[in-house]
Amino acid sequence: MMRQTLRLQTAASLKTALKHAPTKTSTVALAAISHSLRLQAQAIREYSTPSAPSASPTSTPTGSSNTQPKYRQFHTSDIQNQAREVPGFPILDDPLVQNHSIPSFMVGTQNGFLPRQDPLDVLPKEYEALEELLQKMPLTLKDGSKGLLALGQFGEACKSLPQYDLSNVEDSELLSALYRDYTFVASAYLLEPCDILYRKTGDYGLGRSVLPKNIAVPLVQVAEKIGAKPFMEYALSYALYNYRRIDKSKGLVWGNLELIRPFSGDPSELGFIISHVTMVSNSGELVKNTMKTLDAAGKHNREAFNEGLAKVVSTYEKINQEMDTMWQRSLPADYLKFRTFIMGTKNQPMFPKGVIYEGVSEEPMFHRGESGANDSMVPMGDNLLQLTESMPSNPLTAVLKDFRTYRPHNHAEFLEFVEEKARQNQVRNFAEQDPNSAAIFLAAVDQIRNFRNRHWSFTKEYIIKYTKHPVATGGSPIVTWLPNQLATVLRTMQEVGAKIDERALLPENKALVDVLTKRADAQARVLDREVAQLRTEIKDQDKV
Ligand code: HEM
Repeated sequence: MMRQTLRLQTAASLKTALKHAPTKTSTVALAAISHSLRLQAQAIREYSTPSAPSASPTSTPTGSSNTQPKYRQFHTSDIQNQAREVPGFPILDDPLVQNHSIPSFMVGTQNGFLPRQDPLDVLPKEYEALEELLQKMPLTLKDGSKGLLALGQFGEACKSLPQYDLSNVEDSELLSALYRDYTFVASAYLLEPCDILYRKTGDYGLGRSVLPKNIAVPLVQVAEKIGAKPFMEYALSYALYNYRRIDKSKGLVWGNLELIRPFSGDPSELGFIISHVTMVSNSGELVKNTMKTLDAAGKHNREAFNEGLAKVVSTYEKINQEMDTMWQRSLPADYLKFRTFIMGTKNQPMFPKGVIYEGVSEEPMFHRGESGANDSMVPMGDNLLQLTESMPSNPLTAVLKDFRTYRPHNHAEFLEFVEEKARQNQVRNFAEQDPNSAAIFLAAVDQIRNFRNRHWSFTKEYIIKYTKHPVATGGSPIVTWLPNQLATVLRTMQEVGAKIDERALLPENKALVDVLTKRADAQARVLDREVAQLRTEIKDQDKV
């Protein structure tokens, strides 16, 4: 047997470490019916059913968005022809950039969780009034002058926006751009008074509680067409559909990307959003290796499993390194200057009665705000490593599950697929049957820890240091929610580490396991203390 070596946090050594581990017969019983095949069939059915006629903005009200609107039925045979049989879920190897009939967001091995095409950055002439309003909207405009939000004139300016009828728009790229743009207008409109008050007093006060029909009706129309909630989302609007390449021939890298729609125009807002994009630009690799790992676990192929999982580790390592650049690209002291506009209307004191969408429904709507919690990279890791099912059964975990409904339809389906497949193929159990696989599994969970731990630091340094506001933009309690997940990750590391038979590990691997489990122990203790202290300083932390 070849020697196996695992070095702490070193992708290259992880890669070499995985070769030729002895294959053990797994006790895993494969489920007779493949849920994944059912999912695939369902996905293909959905994408190929002819579309239902959409409501005209002036006709019947669309109803409360508390029920997820029906996904727009795209006509396509492309999915069947071009998606790779993984097997189980149609994943695009080719992002099909010329295709304007399938959704902009489809999981792919190249584009990962980013849109298939770069976002449409300027609206067609037909929507000139909307484009102009958005150009004039930010606090600081490109030329340095004050925009409508800084002057407190945005709400008034919205009155002259015509009520566009979007019922005939079918092009998926245009629909995505219109959705992004209407969600920007809606959030700026609803939160403008909060921003004005916050800049004066440090309090948010109340937001506007009625969204006028010239914004509400087209927003709901476009949201229904793309299967989203009629409110600003992370992937579909603020973060992943909001970048423009400066040099089209160059990559999705820092320095080559600018924003399409800022709220503040502050360089730190650019840094905040673009850091998400550059991280997610690695997600195609993550998808590919997640699928390999799942497949290998199903086939009890130890070598392929170790290889796939090691690549998952090295890809998360890259993503985490990219995340670390946030400290320089977006300054902690600037975050609250643009954060107001990405707040939600659910579980937010500024919207105690939600928001009425005029011309749509008499019932108020409540939506979580934009949040990285709606990114799919960490949920994919949670599902692959079966961390989701280890989360405690409590209201905080219910929030985590609710967040998973705030994302492109195809991402949500994919996450569900990964969760189910990992359970079926018993990924954790398969890893734990071999000490060296278990060490790689531990390293993978450690990457999720690395992400969540840095993220907890961001939250303390960018938010809690500057405000006692009890809830985050997504409506989760600021002190208790993130630690709910981080603590689960730390506990899992302690459990996995404790089960590893160290005698079967090479000295280097033993050192790795020792370091990772000891660090998890120490961090768990520190986290408990921090949360206990912060709960005394910030109110309402049990309210979800
Ligand atoms: C200055 C930087 C950041 C701050 C202050 C911050 C803040 C937060 C907060 C407060 C939450 C709680 C959920 C809520 O909004 O209600 C959250 C969740 C989350 N954010 Fe961020 N975030 C930052 C950057 C990022 C980046 C770059 C990513 C990368 C994709 C990201 C991904 C996530 C994820 C995955 C969650 C859910 C965490 C979990 O499942 O435990 N965040 N963020």
